[in-house]
Amino acid sequence: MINKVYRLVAPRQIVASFEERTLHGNGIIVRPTKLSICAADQRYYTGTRGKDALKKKLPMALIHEGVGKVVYDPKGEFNHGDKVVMIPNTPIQKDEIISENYLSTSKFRSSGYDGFMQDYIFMARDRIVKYNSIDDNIASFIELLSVAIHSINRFELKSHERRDTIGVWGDGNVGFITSLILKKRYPKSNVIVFGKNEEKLSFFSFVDETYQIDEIPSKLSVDHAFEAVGGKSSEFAIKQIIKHINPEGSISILGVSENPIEIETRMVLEKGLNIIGSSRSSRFDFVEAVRFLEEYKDYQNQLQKLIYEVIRVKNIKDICKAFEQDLTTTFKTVIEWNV
Ligand SMILES: NC(=O)C1=CN([C@@H]2O[C@H](COP(=O)(O)OP(=O)(O)OC[C@H]3O[C@@H](n4cnc5c(N)ncnc54)[C@H](OP(=O)(O)O)[C@@H]3O)[C@@H](O)[C@H]2O)C=CC1
Ligand SMILES: O=C(CO)[C@H](O)[C@H](O)COP(=O)(O)O
Ligand SMILES: [Zn+2]
Repeated sequence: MINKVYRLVAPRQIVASFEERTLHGNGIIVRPTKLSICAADQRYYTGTRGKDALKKKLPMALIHEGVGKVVYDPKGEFNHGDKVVMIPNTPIQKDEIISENYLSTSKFRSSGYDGFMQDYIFMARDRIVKYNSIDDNIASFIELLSVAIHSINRFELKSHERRDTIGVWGDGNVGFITSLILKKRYPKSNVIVFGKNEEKLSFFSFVDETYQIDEIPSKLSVDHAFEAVGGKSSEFAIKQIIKHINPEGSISILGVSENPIEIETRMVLEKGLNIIGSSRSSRFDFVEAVRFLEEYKDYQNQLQKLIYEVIRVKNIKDICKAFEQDLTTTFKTVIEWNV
């Protein structure tokens, strides 16, 4: 069949291409319905990802957060119209120890490989997860939940067990979702969020405390910390974490920085800290994210707060409008994919 793919060819320039596609093996065809814009997509759209990366990765269709409906399953395991979350990572090999999202051979959509801005997505059978009782707008950014779940699972495996106080630096989407899941996973822990903006911090009603980063009491300490800031600002956040973390604590880093940032290794050594990097997620994390949302409906009420706008997109002009609108908010923009 002929598929239409909407690719970014240069910053702020999207072009539609027609491609002949055939379904191979046990693949499945999905029609995207709701997509969500990630900070990483914006770095490509605006060109801040850097010239070398753009040269290497463009042209490509953006978006790696999204849901859709099954339109064709040759095996008949899925029904026409089944609602599914699409997994952007496509592993090529299996490894007994290394998770699929850390294998260098894996292909990640909207990072060098076409993302979900297409008429139809041709996916391997294990790259979709069915859902029923989740609001579609919220489901559109389940990938972000899977990322937070993945980092918390790694934290659980690699950190010591004193988790009386856990700090989360970053009052944006990733900070919100990470602290929400942390609070559910460790209800007895004191979860504290550190951010820059009082208004954004007021959204975090489910955590125990919030602080603006220039008003942190000097004696305040945390057993472990999550960094969910990204960019150059993550340097300042990590510096502050190192200052306030107790010896032998773990720092889970989630924020993506385009350029290398400085970390005060002397204090990392002196305090015996554990730094855990976490990137993307695996099918296992998506399944867990769907299960969590279907089980705990109160999660959905909280996540609703993150949606700034739902924008109906019918053509390339609308796509650009959605990306431009999204730049005006740190919260989530959901695209209703009607092209
Ligand atoms: N590891 C992974 O797999 C993933 C990583 N990410 C990355 O995570 C990062 C965060 O994403 P997202 O939440 O969507 O982005 P946001 O911009 O929504 O969140 C970052 C927040 O941190 C605040 N902030 C800035 N400086 C500090 C500081 N020193 N201490 C505490 N908070 C600070 C910002 O405030 P203000 O806006 O006022 O500056 C903003 O509210 C990005 O780099 C993104 O690319 C995203 C998805 C997956
Ligand atoms: O958003 C993400 C995952 O959800 C990551 O930030 C993204 O994968 C980073 O990719 P890139 O190297 O293309 O910036
Ligand atoms: Zn992302």
